[in-house]
Amino acid sequence: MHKKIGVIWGDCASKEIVAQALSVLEAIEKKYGHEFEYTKILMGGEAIDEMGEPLPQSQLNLCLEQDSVLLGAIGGPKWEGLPGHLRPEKGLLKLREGMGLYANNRPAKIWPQLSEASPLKKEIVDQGIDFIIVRELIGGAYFGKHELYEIDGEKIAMDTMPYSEHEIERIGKIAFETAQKRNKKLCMVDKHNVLETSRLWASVFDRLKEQYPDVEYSTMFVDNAAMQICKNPSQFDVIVTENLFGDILSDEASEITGSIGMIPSSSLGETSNGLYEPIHGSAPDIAGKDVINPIACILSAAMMLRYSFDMSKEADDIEQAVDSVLTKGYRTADMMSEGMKQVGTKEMGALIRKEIESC
Ligand SMILES: NC(=O)C1=CN([C@@H]2O[C@H](COP(=O)(O)OP(=O)(O)OC[C@H]3O[C@@H](n4cnc5c(N)ncnc54)[C@H](O)[C@@H]3O)[C@@H](O)[C@H]2O)C=CC1
Ligand SMILES: CC(C)CC(=O)C(=O)O
Ligand SMILES: [Mg+2]
Repeated sequence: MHKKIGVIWGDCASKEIVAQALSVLEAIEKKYGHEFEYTKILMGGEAIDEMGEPLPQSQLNLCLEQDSVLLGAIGGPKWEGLPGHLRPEKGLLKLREGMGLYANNRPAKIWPQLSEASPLKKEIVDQGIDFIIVRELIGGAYFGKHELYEIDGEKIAMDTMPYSEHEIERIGKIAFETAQKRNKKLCMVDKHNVLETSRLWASVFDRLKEQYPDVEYSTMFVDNAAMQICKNPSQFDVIVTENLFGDILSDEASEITGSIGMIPSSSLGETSNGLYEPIHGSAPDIAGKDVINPIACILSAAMMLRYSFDMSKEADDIEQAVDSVLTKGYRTADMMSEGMKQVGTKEMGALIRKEIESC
């Protein structure tokens, strides 16, 4: 099969993980006789440096022409201090919006081999951690108005958090359908005791739930959810929430599975052209040291094969290769525990590739 893949190499430590994901995809290409055609796309700090803005229209157009897009992560200290509309992160937001990617799927699943790396107590981990955060991705505070003004010599900042009924309904449908394919439990996380947007979310979900009687539906306040994810993560199957809450809760959920460096994500809209990226950022503190964990990026590539290209056997191969490498005791520094063998980014990528080639 021939597929066009846009590749955003990203900033800081990102290039190190994208290189490993592409190496793994190359092994899949060879094994199955596929042809992946790669197009380099500039976004984030790299685009600011080379083209003067975080996502030039030409680069967004290139993304729209692909069958899917693979991203590492963008941003870093070099671009701190730029005005909001010129920051690297603005490029990512523009990309998600421009591709219409409203549904971000962030799995929080612990690999049994990594139970020692979780910061949670063994008895909590042993109850199981396997849930998905369905995060609304192109609405809310990240897409509201951002203003800084002065009154009587004092600076005042304001960010608005708009949501319309149709934006809530479309992500709600995805969440209920995701729950139907899993253990049929959906928890909508909001702050409806305070926020008007949350009250709208709650009323739309109250209507929607009637269409999904087979799904056990509940709601939870976001502050409680943050606590419950640490205290009793096994209670969750699917969590659905708005953009900002989902961003925060998914970092928390990733860490209890052993490392943020293990969690991939898919972002989809109405077409099969999606964006696949690890949930973490560009890890500037460890850039250039060959220590960043490439697995979240490699597993994001696997999600791309599964969800955008319908290549489930190929995706299974990658996930099984990761499983074997973890079972053999190899760990990057972020998920090290006693008795395991520490390897760098390149070696981890090479080990996963070798497993694919040999199975
Ligand atoms: N999707 C994206 O492109 C995202 C970009 N960012 C940007 O990334 C930059 C850095 O942000 P931070 O808040 O430091 O978040 P971060 O996720 O880059 O790093 C947080 C901590 O986790 C560690 N870490 C992250 N991924 C890792 C991996 N794969 N292996 C091992 N350790 C890993 C880092 O070394 C750091 O100590 C900022 O400019 C931020 O805006 C942040 C989140 C998402
Ligand atoms: C960098 C932000 C735009 C988003 C973010 O932190 C995320 O999507 O995880
Ligand atoms: Mg984030």
